[in-house]
Amino acid sequence: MDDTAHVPLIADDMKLQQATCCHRKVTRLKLIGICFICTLTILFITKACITRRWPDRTCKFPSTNYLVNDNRKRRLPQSIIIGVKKAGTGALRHFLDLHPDVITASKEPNFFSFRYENGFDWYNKLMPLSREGQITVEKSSNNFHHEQAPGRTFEFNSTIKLIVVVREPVERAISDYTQRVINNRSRRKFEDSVFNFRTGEINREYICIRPSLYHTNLQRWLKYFPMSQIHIVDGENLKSNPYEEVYKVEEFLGLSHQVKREQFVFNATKGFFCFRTSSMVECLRDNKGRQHILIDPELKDRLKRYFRPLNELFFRQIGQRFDWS
Ligand SMILES: Nc1ncnc2c1ncn2[C@@H]1O[C@H](COP(=O)(O)OS(=O)(=O)O)[C@@H](OP(=O)(O)O)[C@H]1O
Repeated sequence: MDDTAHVPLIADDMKLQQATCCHRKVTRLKLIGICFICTLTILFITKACITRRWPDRTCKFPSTNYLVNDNRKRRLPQSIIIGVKKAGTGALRHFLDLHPDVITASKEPNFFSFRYENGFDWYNKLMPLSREGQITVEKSSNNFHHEQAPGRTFEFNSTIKLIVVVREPVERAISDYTQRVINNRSRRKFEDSVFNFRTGEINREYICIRPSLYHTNLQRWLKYFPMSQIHIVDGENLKSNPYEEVYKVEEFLGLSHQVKREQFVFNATKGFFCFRTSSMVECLRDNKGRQHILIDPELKDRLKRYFRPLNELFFRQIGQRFDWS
C-alpha cells in the first residue's frame, strides 16, 4: 500500500480533532458565562429581597407572606407623614416600616401638593401591597407647607391620621438650603434670598424658610383637622432616641407596641441610629446627616431671634414645648 495516501487523511483527522477541541472550549466558556450570569442574578434578587426594595417589598421578612398572591392589594394611605421636610421624615418612615402591621410607600408621592393632577389611580399605584388590617403610610414632606394640600387631603379622607416631624426651624432651613445647593437647585446664596431686598424683612416665601413657619403652616391644617388627628414628632428626639418617638407614633396609630428598643443600633461613624430588620442592619443613605453649608453666625442669630416668638405660637398651638433655644 502507498503510505503517502494516508498523509491528507491524518491531516484532516487532526484538523477535525482541533476543531472539536476548540468547539468544546467555546461551549465550556459559554457554560461558565451563563453560570456566572445566573449566579449574579440570584445574588441580585436575594440582596434586593433582603433589603426589601424589590419587587414591592414582596419578600418582607419574617412574615410568611412573601408570595404576591396572598390577597394583598394596594390601598390608599390611612396615615400620611406630611412633613416637615428635612426634619427626619425619612428616618421615621423607615422606622415605622419595622412594625409588622405597617407598610410604607417607598416613593414620596407629594400627591396632595404637587401631583394632584395625576389623579388617584396614579397615587394608588405608588402604594405598596398590603394585607388586610395593615396600615399603609406614605410620607410627602412637601404637603405640610402647601396651600391646597390640607383641603385636598380632607376631601380624600376626613379621618386620616397626620404625622408632622419638626426640628429647630433655623437648622431645618439650613439643611434644606444645603440639599438644594448639592442638587444644583439653588443659584442664589442663602444670605441673598433670606431677606426681602426691598423691605429688609425675612422673606417668608423663600422656599427654605416657608416650611419652617410651623405655626402658620399648621394653622392651615387645623382649619380642616382637629389636633387629635395630628401627631407631632420631636425630630431632635427622633435622632437621639428613636425608640421613644416610634413608641408614641404606634400609640397614635392605635397599634400594639411591636417595634423593640434593640432594633435601633447606634452607628458611631454615621452619628445616627440605624435599624435592625430581621435579616440585617440598615442605615439611611448618606444624603441624610450631611454637613451643613456654613451660614454667617450673625445671620443665624437674627433668624433665631425672628423665629423665637413664632415658635412660642407653635408651642401654644400644639400644647407641647421643645428645647430650641
Ligand atoms: N437615623 C437617622 N439617620 C439619618 N438621618 C436622620 C436620622 N434621624 C434623623 N435624621 C435626620 O433626618 C434629616 C433629614 O430629614 P428628612 O428625612 O425629613 O429629609 S427629606 O425632606 O426627606 O429630604 C437629616 O438632617 P440633616 O442632618 O440636616 O441632613 C438628619 O439629621
